[in-house]
Amino acid sequence: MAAGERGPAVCIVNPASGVQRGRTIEQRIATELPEADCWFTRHPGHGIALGRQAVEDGYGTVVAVGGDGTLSEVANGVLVAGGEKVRLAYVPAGTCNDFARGLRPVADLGGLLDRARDRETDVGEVTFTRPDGTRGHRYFLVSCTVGLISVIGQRFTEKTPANRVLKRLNLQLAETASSIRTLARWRPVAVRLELDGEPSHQIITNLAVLKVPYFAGGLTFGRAEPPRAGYLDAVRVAGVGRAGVAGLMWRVFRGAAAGHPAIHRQEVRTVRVDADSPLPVEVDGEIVGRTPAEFSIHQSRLTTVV
Ligand SMILES: Nc1ncnc2c1ncn2[C@@H]1O[C@H](COP(=O)(O)OP(=O)(O)OP(=O)(O)O)[C@@H](O)[C@H]1O
Repeated sequence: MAAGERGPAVCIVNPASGVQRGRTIEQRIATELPEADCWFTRHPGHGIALGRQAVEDGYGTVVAVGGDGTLSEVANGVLVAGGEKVRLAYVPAGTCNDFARGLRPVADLGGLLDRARDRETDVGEVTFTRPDGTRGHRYFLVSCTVGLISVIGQRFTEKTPANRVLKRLNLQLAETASSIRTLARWRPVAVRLELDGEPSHQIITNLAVLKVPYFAGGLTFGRAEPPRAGYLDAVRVAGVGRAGVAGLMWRVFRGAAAGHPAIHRQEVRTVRVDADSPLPVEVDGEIVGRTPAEFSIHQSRLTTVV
């Protein structure tokens, strides 16, 4: 079936995204975008399968409804199915929604079908080692991290009894507990880093590879501009001990990280990182595997609308 033959759009809704979201978005879709079909994700990773299905079924516009993780999954499904010509729309309904930050989302969801709102968006690509030892590949639209932040993320996702109890009590409390426990034992790590093919040995606290300047719900490393088209922002945090990291985190939370001497930023086309003790790799909020990892920009851009 050719693109567009199945009606104008399909919404792929993650009912588990966001905090106590209720049914507001589903109701808005029904009233503001009644011509769209509506599919719901049933488990983590399902957004990838549904994104692929939407392309195969010939939808011209695929609307991801959820947080950055849902958008990322749907984008991966669309791209794996060769759907570069499909419009990828996004309704921010998650916790962080960093992809949409700084943009002005449509007031009425019907506006997502307005082609005047389309914009061309770079897509990041990352390869990494999966838990089973094979090499994995993902596209990303927001950011990736390797180091302190990805270790905190891994700890947060561990299915330990303590984590289960804390998450049931309060999600933010569970996140803070993971951060404190990780930071209490944290030592900077030795990595082999290649920026645009230039190799170096470095001791770092964290490496972030950014497509958008925001992470964790609007935090920045001191700069609110995205990298230029065709580039990624490689942001290293290095040269600080445990106390210094805690101080830097405080400044990041206050939005006052600009100019901090531990933050080193470079616009690059490729990044490669490897460590003697493999580090977790976080892609658009999900721990997908571990180092070695390579990051670059995908050859085709996506048409996105928010
Ligand atoms: N039906 C479901 N039940 C449980 N988890 C799901 C379901 N569908 C998708 N997921 C998973 O939910 C996770 C979180 O989704 P998402 O990232 O969109 O929301 P969020 O974390 O609230 O927002 P953000 O990423 O902006 O902080 C994703 O990793 C996704 O795989």
